[in-house]
Amino acid sequence: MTSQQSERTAGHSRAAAATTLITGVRCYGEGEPVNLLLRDGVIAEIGAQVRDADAEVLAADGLIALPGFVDLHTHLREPGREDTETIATGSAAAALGGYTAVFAMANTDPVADNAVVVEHVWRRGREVGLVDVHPVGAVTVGLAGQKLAELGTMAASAAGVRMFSDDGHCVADPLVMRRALEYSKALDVVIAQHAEEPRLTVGAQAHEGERAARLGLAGWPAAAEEAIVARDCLLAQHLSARLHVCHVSTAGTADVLAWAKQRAGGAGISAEVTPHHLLLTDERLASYDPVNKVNPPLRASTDVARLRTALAEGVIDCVATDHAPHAPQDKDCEWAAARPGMLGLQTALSVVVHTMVRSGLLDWRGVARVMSERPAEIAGLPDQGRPIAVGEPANLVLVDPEATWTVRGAELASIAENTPYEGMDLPARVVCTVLRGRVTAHEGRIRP
Ligand SMILES: NC(=O)N[C@@H](CC(=O)O)C(=O)O
Ligand SMILES: [Zn+2]
Ligand SMILES: [Zn+2]
Repeated sequence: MTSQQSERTAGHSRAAAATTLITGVRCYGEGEPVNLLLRDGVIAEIGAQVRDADAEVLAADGLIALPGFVDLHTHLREPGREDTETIATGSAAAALGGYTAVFAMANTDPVADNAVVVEHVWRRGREVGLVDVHPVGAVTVGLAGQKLAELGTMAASAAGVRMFSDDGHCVADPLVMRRALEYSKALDVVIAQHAEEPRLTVGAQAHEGERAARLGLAGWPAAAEEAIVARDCLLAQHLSARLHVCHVSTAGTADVLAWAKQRAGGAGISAEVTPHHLLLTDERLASYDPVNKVNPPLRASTDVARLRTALAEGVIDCVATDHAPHAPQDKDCEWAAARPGMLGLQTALSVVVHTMVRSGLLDWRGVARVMSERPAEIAGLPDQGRPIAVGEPANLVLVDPEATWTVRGAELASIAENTPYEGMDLPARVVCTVLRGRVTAHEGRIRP
């Protein structure tokens, strides 16, 4: 680790709580309950008999301990749309959702396409101190897709940008994408692509299929995603560069990824799926409620089924929320005028449990893999997604696997309330989140 990296990862403005003793917890939902002693930001001792008279005790009987979640795809809206989310409110939502690190997308206003903006986001994240906020840098200036942004300057800045994306827009020009991949290789960073061939989605409003046709909504064909993913996999492999595919939404994309990964022996290519694409389908569109409008759009039930198995099999590496807060005036309007996107940070675990654990596709080890370990590896975070073991950083989430809760947008920490799960009963609840030994969220409340 370079000295700059260690300053970034360990030098947070808030000191870790002295000592915390978590009692009666089952790590990864396996084996007998144990106590975890957290001291100086690391896991100091693990065992059934571990005690410490001076420690703050967190009774965790019946709970499962997992490594803190890492979200590769979050929209925090600061700077520019602080009426919908700020770094402070988004960090609170992240901590309450079990996250210890989030990647904040670059489509802010101003765009995070330079060192000044990414350093602002990074500093503000540290000041808030609830979750590690890693700014994503834009690939192109102003997300316009024409001229490469100064990736090197952002990577070398205090923010130490590791991931670049024009998310919200596709880097559609193949030559611009090629150059970005070449630079990313030299800088050892990853390009995350929002795969959408813009010429195929002009005016698109919903998944192209029978339902959109019946509702009279212009279609967003699966091929618009799949064609870009195929192109970018070929480019990345040709250049031996790394590529991360954002919000995979179709069965065909899973097929392309399986092919590309098998071809490259698994190297270089990674992909994420959102909780909403694992659960919701375009049947939701019948209501014309724009809360269901998202990019890429909700797809068919056959896509949902394939995305679940692709995640279980590792064809899709991880879950990322694409948490996208929007103001009421941008959502409570006619479908065509509404902005795409939905909240995700505080519901992600429950949707993953509902779709993947309750269906038998993943066990709790698998949840740790897709929500913490793989995203940390993809982004190159040395201190996140680590095993729950002595000497490791105390970045943890404690989950109640038996709980059920009812989602209420107004009760979520985000300023915006655009959750598609309003009124739904979801399984499993985040009880406690720990960042470097310090409790950041407990029993649904933030611990500032
Ligand atoms: N997912 C969305 O529908 N919206 C995102 C942009 C994006 O992720 O493409 C947003 O910024 O609102
Ligand atoms: Zn996107
Ligand atoms: Zn996004």
